[in-house]
Amino acid sequence: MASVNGFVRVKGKEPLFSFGVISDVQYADIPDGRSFLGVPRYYRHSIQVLQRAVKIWNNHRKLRFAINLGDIVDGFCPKGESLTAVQKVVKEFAKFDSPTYHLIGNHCLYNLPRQDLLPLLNFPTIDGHAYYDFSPIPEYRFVVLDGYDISAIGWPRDHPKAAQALRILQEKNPNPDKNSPQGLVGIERRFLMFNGAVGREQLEWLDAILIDSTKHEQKVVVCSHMPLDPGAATPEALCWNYDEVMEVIHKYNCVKVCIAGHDHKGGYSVDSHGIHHRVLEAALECPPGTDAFGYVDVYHDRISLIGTGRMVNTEIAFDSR
Ligand SMILES: Nc1ccn([C@@H]2O[C@H](COP(=O)(O)O)[C@@H](O)[C@H]2O)c(=O)n1
Ligand SMILES: O=P(O)(O)OC[C@H](O)CO
Repeated sequence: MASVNGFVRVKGKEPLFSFGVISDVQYADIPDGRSFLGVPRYYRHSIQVLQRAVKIWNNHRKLRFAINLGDIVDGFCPKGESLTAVQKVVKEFAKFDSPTYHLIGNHCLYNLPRQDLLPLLNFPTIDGHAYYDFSPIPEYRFVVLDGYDISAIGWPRDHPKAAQALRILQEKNPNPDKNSPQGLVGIERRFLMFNGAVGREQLEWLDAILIDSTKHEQKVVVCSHMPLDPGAATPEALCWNYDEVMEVIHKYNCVKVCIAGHDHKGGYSVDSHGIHHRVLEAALECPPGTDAFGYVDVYHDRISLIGTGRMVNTEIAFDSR
């Protein structure tokens, strides 16, 4: 038996592959601050968390890739410094010996428009789409969703998707400040400007990917900046149409785990269809000297998140069919 961070790895049961995870770095060269709810945020320290993550990922030697769940720079980054800040964080990811798959978050889009951001993060997409899939081994497929597909941020003001997002906010949130959930009840509190939705075309793409994954008997891990299950996150952090996304996912048996960021405290749930939802703890909210990142060991019938610092270890077992 070998023990890693208190987890016991049965001898001879090597993972099929492993990958690194980090979320919500939200770096900015500005003094420490707080979230709207008063939670401390360490904007300069967060890049040090990323640096330590990359060092540990490289020392591990067997990580095939890393996934960044979004929000690499913070919206408070001074105007005019956004590009430099994004480049600085990208440079740290580039020190990782394997590729990083990125997701975009609301804070990325406060800083740069999509057309500038996506090439900097090497998105394998065209036409401003930030959703894609990849398959590190035939048995597994990763689906990266773009929850800011329908969003009031990131698209040019006159873009039809921005207009659609504003119509949704107008209908669902009566507050003059569309980032305020005041008066909204329960999961309706998700209709905030800092969230967004997965568009119709992307839902159809997801459906097609899951049909293909089912045909090829692949297990699927879905990655999304915004959480997709109310059991794993605060209502204010949920994707506007998480229910429509889950309706597609629940049609099939292939999705085993959904991983997200955005809700900085982290979370975990198993939904009504047995799908596991793990929301990752944010790098931004680590007091100096502390960390929040990890790596995931993937097996035929489970995945094991081994966290460093505030990122909680999570053992996720599922039906391997
Ligand atoms: N419960 C909340 C949370 C947020 N807001 C508004 O959103 C803005 C961003 O929130 P952060 O937590 O990232 O600071 C914040 O400035 C508020 O305008 C809110 O109204 N109620
Ligand atoms: O990442 P932020 O600053 O937009 O915060 C999002 C909230 O944590 C969602 O509840």
